[in-house]
Amino acid sequence: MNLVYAREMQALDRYTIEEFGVPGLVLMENAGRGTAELILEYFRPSLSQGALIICGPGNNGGDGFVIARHLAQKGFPVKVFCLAPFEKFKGDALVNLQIIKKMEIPLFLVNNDISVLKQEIKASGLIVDAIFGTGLEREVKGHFAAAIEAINQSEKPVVAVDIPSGLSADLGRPLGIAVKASLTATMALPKVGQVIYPGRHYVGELKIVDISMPKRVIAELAPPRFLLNESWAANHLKPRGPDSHKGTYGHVAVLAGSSGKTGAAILTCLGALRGGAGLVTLICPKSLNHIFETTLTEAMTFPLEEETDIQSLSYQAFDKIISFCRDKKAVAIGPGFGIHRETFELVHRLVAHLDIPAVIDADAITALAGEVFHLRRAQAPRILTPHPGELARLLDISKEKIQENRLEIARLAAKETESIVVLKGAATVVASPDGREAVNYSGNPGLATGGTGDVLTGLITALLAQGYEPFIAASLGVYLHGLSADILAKRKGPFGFVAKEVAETLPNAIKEIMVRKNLGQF
Ligand SMILES: NC(=O)C1=CN([C@@H]2O[C@H](COP(=O)(O)OP(=O)(O)OC[C@H]3O[C@@H](n4cnc5c(N)ncnc54)[C@H](O)[C@@H]3O)[C@@H](O)[C@H]2O)[C@@H](O)CC1
Ligand SMILES: [K+]
Repeated sequence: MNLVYAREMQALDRYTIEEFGVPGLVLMENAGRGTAELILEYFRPSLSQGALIICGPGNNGGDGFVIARHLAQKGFPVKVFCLAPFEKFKGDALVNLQIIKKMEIPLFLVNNDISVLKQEIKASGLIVDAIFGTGLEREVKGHFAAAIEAINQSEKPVVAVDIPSGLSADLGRPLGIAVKASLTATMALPKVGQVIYPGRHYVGELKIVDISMPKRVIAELAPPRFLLNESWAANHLKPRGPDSHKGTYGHVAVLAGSSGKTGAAILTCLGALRGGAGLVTLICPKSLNHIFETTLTEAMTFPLEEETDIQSLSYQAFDKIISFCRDKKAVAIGPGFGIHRETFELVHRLVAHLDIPAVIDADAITALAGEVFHLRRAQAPRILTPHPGELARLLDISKEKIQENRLEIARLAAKETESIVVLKGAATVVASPDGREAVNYSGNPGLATGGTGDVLTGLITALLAQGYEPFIAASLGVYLHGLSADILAKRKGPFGFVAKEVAETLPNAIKEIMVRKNLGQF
């Protein structure tokens, strides 16, 4: 599903109206009716106590009038509060305002004094927030801010129309103050600000309303930016042919592990195995081989004696690695690989010369700090999987700046490194130098534990080895990894599960998506 900024959504609406001839009133009708249906589906018991619909001066308010009409039509008690004088309404919103006036739906005007509104909020069973949508353009102040504060203090179910009012659809943060919704009914496509943090805290459950925007409009005009959710995954995860064999699913090479960090190598291999790689071989320092031989059952090892004094591989192993990787499908480089000058040198050479797709993580990203030109010389696709600290070191920018603009920075980093960048953290972002980008919707804070990143690296490498195109491999890996953690959070508890379990639960995540795919439920 495409993910849009406010101006992109406005362009899609305009195109639908002007080029396809779908009247704006029809879109507004579908928006309002669709939202009313969601309200009935999720909050029917609250409706008997009355719905309070709070409308702002634009088309978001117009959607609110349509919702009021449909709920009233079904016999539920409805009151509409307008935060703008009636003369301010125009176009489709005005048409719908006039209809509800004729229907004699109770309609009140709120000026600066919000005391009546506050009482009504207390008495109502449910609040519909139709104050601002994608037209929000400056900080929310005065009686608008006071109304939002009263909504947030009400502890009533709140349904946001299109986007919680006050939340920037682009930045994902409140412009001053924003409604905290229980459910957001968004029109046609999700907006960036709803799926990144802190925006996601305000949205509650996110539901998409089909406003009858033609599929062709979205296909032709929506940017290649995607929300990684269940339906996206079901669209991309490929079933296996019954006549396939392990050769079909590729041989993964893993370059990971050094003294004190053997676990990182093991978890990367587990991620690759649980992610469906046909075969996995860990290329490791010879002195650590016995550890890997005893711990890894399904993965093979390829021990090399060219190692440093911290038991990490040295650049002298370069030729052997290149020749070993000749018939491999994809390689993971970096988890626990070691912070040693000679290991860094090895990373530089491998990044440039390995002619198979590579996932570059952890110490290998550190090795490239200030030296991203090695990536630009790469002979095959590269996927970087930094957390914000690693990306900060790689590009020499502050972690705070990255966290404030995760999508923009990932986009810049992809261009700068000519690599796919997976910026990890809450709502992981994937950006490709070809302009595609994605935001993940799976995962939870239980993932914030050592080793889960290593599992992700192995998983993405396995997907590459199975023939997924690199951007899809990175995005699908990120989604399945998060889903595995979501399954664990439900099964075991919100945190305390460990990286190994995230790997072990990947088949359940795959199953969940396959079941949906087979049922065609997306
Ligand atoms: N044809 C369309 O464009 C459709 C629009 N729809 C709805 O319309 C919304 C967008 O409508 P609009 O573009 O009219 O925008 P909004 O309804 O989001 O708000 C714009 C109005 O709010 C005022 N405003 C903006 N920020 C303010 C602030 N901080 N303080 C006070 N006033 C402020 C503006 O001056 C303008 O009057 C969508 O979010 C969606 O709910 C849907 O009905 C579907 C079709
Ligand atoms: K709203």
